[in-house]
This record gives sequence, structure tokens and C-alpha cells, in this order.
Amino acid sequence: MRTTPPELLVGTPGRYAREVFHNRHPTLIERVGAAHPYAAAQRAALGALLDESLTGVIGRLPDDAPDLADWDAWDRGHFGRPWADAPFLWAESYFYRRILDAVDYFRPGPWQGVDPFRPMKDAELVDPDLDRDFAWVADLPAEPTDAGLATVVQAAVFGNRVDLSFRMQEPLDPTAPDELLVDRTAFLADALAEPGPVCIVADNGGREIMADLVLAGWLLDTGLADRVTLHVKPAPYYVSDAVASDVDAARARLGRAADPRIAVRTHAFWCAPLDFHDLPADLGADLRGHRVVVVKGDLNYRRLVGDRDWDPATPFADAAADLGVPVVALRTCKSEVVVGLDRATVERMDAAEPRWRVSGRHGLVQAR
Ligand SMILES: O=P(O)(O)OC[C@@]1(O)O[C@H](CO)[C@@H](O)[C@@H]1O
Repeated sequence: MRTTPPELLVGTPGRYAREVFHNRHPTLIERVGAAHPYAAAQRAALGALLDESLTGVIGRLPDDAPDLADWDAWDRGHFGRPWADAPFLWAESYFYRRILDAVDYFRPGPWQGVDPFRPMKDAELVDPDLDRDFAWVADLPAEPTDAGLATVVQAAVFGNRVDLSFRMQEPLDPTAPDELLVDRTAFLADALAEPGPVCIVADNGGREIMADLVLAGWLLDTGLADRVTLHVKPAPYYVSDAVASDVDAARARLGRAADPRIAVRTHAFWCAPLDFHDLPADLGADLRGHRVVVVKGDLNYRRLVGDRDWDPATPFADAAADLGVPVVALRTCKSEVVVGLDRATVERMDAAEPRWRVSGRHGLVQAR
């Protein structure tokens, strides 16, 4: 019987989680403040949140928070305890929820519903390079070939390469080669041997959701899928995570009409600080209504396997939650968590590139 390793914690010296809190979050808070004409009280709240998260104890949401009951249920005993002692996944998720509180996202008034990350997300979509980056879409085969599937799958993997929160810290080297460390694309082909409904648990907007829409459209057009459900976040999260309006914006940027075969859904759980082992029953039933579930991105990967100090040679199926439906994870490695690699690959990567787990250069197509 395999023992489950401990959760990664925010404050462990020398580990990635601490870098995120101490190096990335100060830049993030500064950029959010600079992007909007917020009132002094909102700026003060952003600054106070940053200070609290670096040296203090975890404060509760205010009494008027509409999701207070959710967070009381998700608390797991962390409120009132030092941020440094909290699990990375829990603390990071709550940090993003507290940003929304600081900028009055849920409070009646002029800032209600204003996405604090919107200017950063919009800037990505006006990048003229996007036209060149997506030129390959015009050459996709009309038939369901292995090469066509490999192309759309890899675009969906590497669309995840550089999300906006990641860009706060890791410099993007456009010349760096991308490499798939594991490629189970054939598993997806087998799962769709009979056409059926496909669920994509989306991650970022911008380039990534554009690639996800291309993947969805190609699966539908070639008859591999008969409908696609895109699950997005219910509220702004992790800077660039897609909410429903980001799907619309990406569709428009691709120059595509709304496709009635693609449904957009959400669930409160997608912004919860919990992993897929805690999937609520209603969401689990929704996912099981599909032939296959495609789980996108680094954070969803952490949530699928558990944000733990895994031995990278742990078999993927031992770590990944059993959702009762075939699951394919498409992710670039942007945090320390990784499983399902063979020892030789781990040794090769450790020798070649000290930051290979977090550099965003290496991709995974894993399945169970
Ligand atoms: O889920 P995504 O967008 O692929 O990645 C989210 C991310 O940028 O945020 C975390 C650190 O803040 C890392 O796990 C990861 O690099």
C-alpha cells in the first residue's frame, strides 16, 4: 500500500510555494493596483492582504461575503493560523479570493463584478502575434487523423505554457524548445473510438482557451465528439483563469461564431481550495456524463493528483483521483508536483535543467 506524501506548504524554505508567495505575489498586487483607479481603502486592503500573507495569520472573510458558508466548510482549520503553515493549494486559492474581497468584487457598488485581472487578460488578446501563432489551424485535417489529434492536443498543452500569473516570475524564453515528457494522446483517441460527449475542465483564458476552443471544434468537426462541455471558473482566479466572458472573447478573437455544440458551465468548486479527491457529488455526476474529461493546466493537475511532495515516479493512476470516467491531463510543468515519470526521465531532467519542474518548458499528456 503506497503512503500518501505530505502536502506542500507555503513557508517551507527553498521550495517553490514560498517563491510564489514572496516573489510573485508582491508583483501581482502591485500590478492589480496599477491597473485600476481603485479607492484608497481598496489599495490599503490589497497592501494589508500582502503583508498578512507574508508574515501574518490567515484572516476570515468579512460577514457580508456571499460565499462565507462555502469558506467555513472549506476552512480545514486554517483560519487564524499562520499563512506559512498552510498548504500551498489552500493558501493560494484563498489568497485569490481575498484579492476579490480587497477590490470589492462581490460588494454592491462601482467595483462589483469588475474583474481585477481584466486589463492583463485583454492585453493578451490584442497581441497581433496571435494571428501568426494560430495560423496552423487553417491546415488541420478535416478527417480524424492521429496527426491532427496530436496537433490540437499539443497546442492545448503548450497553450498552458505561460499563463499570466506565471509570467510575474519566470521569464519567457520564446526560443526554448517545448518537450512532452509523457504522451498518452493515444489514450484520448481510444476513449473517442465511439463519438461521445467530451468535457474540458479549462484553465487560462487568452491563448490557452483559444487552443482549447480549437481542440473542441476539431473534435466536433471530425466527429470524434458529439458535444463538448467547457467548465470555467465562476469568478476571477489565478490572474488569467478563464471565466465565461473569456470564452466569448477568445471565440471572437478566433473569428468563430458561437457553436451550439459547445456548452459553457461552471461550479463553485472550481475556485475552492480543495483537490479532486473532494469533488462534490453533483459535479462528479456532471463529469461522469462525458466519454472523457480533459483536465487542463498546472493548477488543475495539482488538484487532480493532490498538491503533495510526490515521488515523480509514482504511477499517475495511483496519484490522480478516480473520477469514474476516463481522464486526460494536459499540462505544462509550472510547479513542483509531478507524477507518472520513469526514473530515467527524472534523472535526465534533474541533470539537464535544475528548474525543469517549474520552467513551463515541459509538457505532459497523462491519462487514467
Ligand atoms: O494552472 P496554471 O494556469 O497552468 O498555472 C498556475 C500557476 O501559474 O500558478 C501556480 C503558482 O502560482 C503554479 O502552480 C502554476 O505555475
